[in-house]
Amino acid sequence: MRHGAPVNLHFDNRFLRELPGDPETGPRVRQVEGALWSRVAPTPVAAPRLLAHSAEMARTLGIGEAEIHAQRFADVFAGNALVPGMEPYAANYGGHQFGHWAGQLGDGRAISLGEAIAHGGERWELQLKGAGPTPYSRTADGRAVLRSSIREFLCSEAMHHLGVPTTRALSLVATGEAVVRDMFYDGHPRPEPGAIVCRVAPSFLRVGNFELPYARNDLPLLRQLVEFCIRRDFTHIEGGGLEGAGEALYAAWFAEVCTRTAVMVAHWMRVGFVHGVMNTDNMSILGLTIDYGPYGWIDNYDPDWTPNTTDAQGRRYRFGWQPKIAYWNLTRLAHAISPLFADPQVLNAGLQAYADAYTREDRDSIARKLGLAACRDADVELAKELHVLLADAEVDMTLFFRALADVDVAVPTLAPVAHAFYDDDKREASAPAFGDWLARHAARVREDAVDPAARRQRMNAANPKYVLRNYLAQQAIDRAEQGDIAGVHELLEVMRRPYDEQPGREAFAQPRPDWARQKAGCSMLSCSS
Ligand SMILES: Nc1ncnc2c1ncn2[C@@H]1O[C@H](COP(=O)(O)OP(=O)(O)OP(=O)(O)O)[C@@H](O)[C@H]1O
Repeated sequence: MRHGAPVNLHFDNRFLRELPGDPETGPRVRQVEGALWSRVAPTPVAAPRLLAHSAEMARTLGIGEAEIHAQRFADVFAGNALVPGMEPYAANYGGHQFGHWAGQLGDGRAISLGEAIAHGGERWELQLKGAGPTPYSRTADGRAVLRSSIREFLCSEAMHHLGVPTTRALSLVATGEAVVRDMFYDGHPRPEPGAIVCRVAPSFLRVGNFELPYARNDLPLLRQLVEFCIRRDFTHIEGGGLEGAGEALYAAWFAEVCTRTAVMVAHWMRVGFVHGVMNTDNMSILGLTIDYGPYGWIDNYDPDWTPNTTDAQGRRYRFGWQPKIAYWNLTRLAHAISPLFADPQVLNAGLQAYADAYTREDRDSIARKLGLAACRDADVELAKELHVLLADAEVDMTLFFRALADVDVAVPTLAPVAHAFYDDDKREASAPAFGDWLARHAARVREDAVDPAARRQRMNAANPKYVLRNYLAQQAIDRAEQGDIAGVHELLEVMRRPYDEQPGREAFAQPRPDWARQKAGCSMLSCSS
């Protein structure tokens, strides 16, 4: 491994320094007891080439444009070289997958490079996804394909610009190597281009990190991890320090994890994002959206839709269930940390904080999306009625809400939202019901007597014009696989300002075309990783 200083970063690797790990472990070791991490070096790749980067994330980290375009940047963020201070490791965690305890999982293809300290003092962990095998890879290769990496890269940044709490993406680097996936859409393995995303977050701790020491009955380790997490990632609730604070502090921490999770999920519901694989190993302790695998965006409003083809039967991770699945995941966290409490019932307050925060955020969303000054109880019913109408008539969620701001509340008609219907017959059939709803909505808006321009601006700030529809990402992927990365750059550019009109870019704000209907979910074509 070559060392050098291509990028000006300063590291302070507290996770390694303050928590027990396995300094000697190499790749391909299955069970790692009593260790929360294992040192592992990224496996160098043949020909690293920078395909795309997030200018905002680079700026936040203090990395200059000239550094980004030097070959050393691609080398570092492909895992071929280290910056001084980087100490690569894979984290050990477990998780509940599809409702069942799956045992130890760990970072099978994610390798953390270290905790970078930005100029402002913020801590940003840098993590390569697809950088080769780790002790937690089991039989898999530790690699990622270009298409799944493009999806992760674009969606991380799109979500950030939509105002949804998320892990970020600094870079997308082609490896120059082929990766073979056996799950391909025609049933045959096929080599395809490999890539590595460098994702970034203040912490990559997940619910599953806490579940593993609990499952192994290692209570000292569990306590150590909780205290570490509070000390490093929740300094504002640490107050007078951990000394003697004990249970009250842990309970306050749990309640904040619950509240943050509620805020995250309420944003998902606001923008029509479906995570697709809300296993507890994919639930961030900071309430950040993490693991952009089989995610998807709602086109026609359908609360039962999931993009995850492997979840087609039970549809556990369907759009409309996300708030309750997040709650269930938090009950798993509560269960995992319960041995730290003399009376674990105190954790119910945290779960209640989830319910309260979700209700609060949801009501705020309703008010903003419908253009109301504040959400009254009757407005919640109005929103529910709209959701039923949208689902029954197969109406595009994003287009409808965006166009709702164009309805004249003095004389409401269906015309401004007509283009959001996928089916003409359904539009005709549901016109009276929509007419009735629009009339009641308009009457309610008039009660607020808010300046129309201000109302429109507020609605447009909650109802994005541009979201990363599955087919748009797929088109960019198809071009990239042919060697043309411009589609990724263009899509990233559009998604940087999702609430703006962006004249000339209307093509990115169209209903899903008919040809893309079959691929509206996460077909194996786009999502197997
Ligand atoms: N190609 C792979 N090689 C090694 N391990 C893998 C691979 N794909 C998935 N895994 C591991 O399988 C488990 C579940 O996978 P999942 O798809 O949820 O995660 P992921 O997308 O790889 O990573 P993350 O959750 O870090 O975003 C994790 O332990 C993950 O590291």
